[in-house]
Amino acid sequence: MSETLNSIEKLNDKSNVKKVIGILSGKGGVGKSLVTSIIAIEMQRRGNKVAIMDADITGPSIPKMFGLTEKAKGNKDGILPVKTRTGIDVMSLNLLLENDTDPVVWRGPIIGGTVKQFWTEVIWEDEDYMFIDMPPGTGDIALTVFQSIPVDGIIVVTSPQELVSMIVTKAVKMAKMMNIPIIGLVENMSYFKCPDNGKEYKVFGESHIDEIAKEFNLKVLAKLPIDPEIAQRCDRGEIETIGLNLLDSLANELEK
Ligand SMILES: Nc1ncnc2c1ncn2[C@@H]1O[C@H](COP(=O)(O)OP(=O)(O)OP(=O)(O)O)[C@@H](O)[C@H]1O
Repeated sequence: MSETLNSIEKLNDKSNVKKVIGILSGKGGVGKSLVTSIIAIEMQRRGNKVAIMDADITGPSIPKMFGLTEKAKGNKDGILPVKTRTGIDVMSLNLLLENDTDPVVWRGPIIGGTVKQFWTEVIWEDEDYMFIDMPPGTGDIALTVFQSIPVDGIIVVTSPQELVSMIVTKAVKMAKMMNIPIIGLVENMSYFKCPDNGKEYKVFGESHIDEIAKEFNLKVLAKLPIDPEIAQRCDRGEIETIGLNLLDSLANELEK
């Protein structure tokens, strides 16, 4: 464990970040970036100064969801994050690449190094909360992030079609190894509410999230529906116009 603590990187001299929350998932495409964005928006609406670090280096989707087209600039002290329409500070590889459709064909250590640089070289000014959109999975790169950045808590995003039990077990083990608490679980794409009859359909089958949460003594902090409106807003870069209160209980938990 001492090795873990020793490798924590130093934040840029001009930065000040009060709380760092990592958003983790078992695999790609379950909505980790969506949950990162919604919780960041919610905390910003509650009057906090909020940052998002997009550590999903090979599949960065945060800039697109927020409709960010401007590239990040730097000054003598470091790299400046790009501000979203509502003032959330964002850093993502796509804000640095000349052409954001270029694939990132980097090996693990380089990716890990880039995430470290997002911590040490970006100027994160007076952030109450930083949300880190983690690389998918509980492998090498996620481990690097946890070893080099002082993460205060983890949110695990799952979807009903995953092997939730295995993913949560892995996340719990990783969190224990790193001595970081799991704040809770969020299940995305839990159900679809039919606009015609108001009925809820479990498109991906029955969820087991409640049993698993109980087994590990964790909280299920939200179950998000499949909502074409959400997908559209993500695609149009208008995530900040999303309806209120989707992740209210998670936001309450963070403010405790
Ligand atoms: N609840 C939902 N309803 C409708 N669309 C959704 C929902 N959750 C996610 N999506 C859509 O699915 C896509 C993938 O979501 P997202 O990028 O958040 O996943 P991810 O887990 O971060 O994936 P990756 O790890 O590949 O970046 C997005 O385009 C988003 O619009």
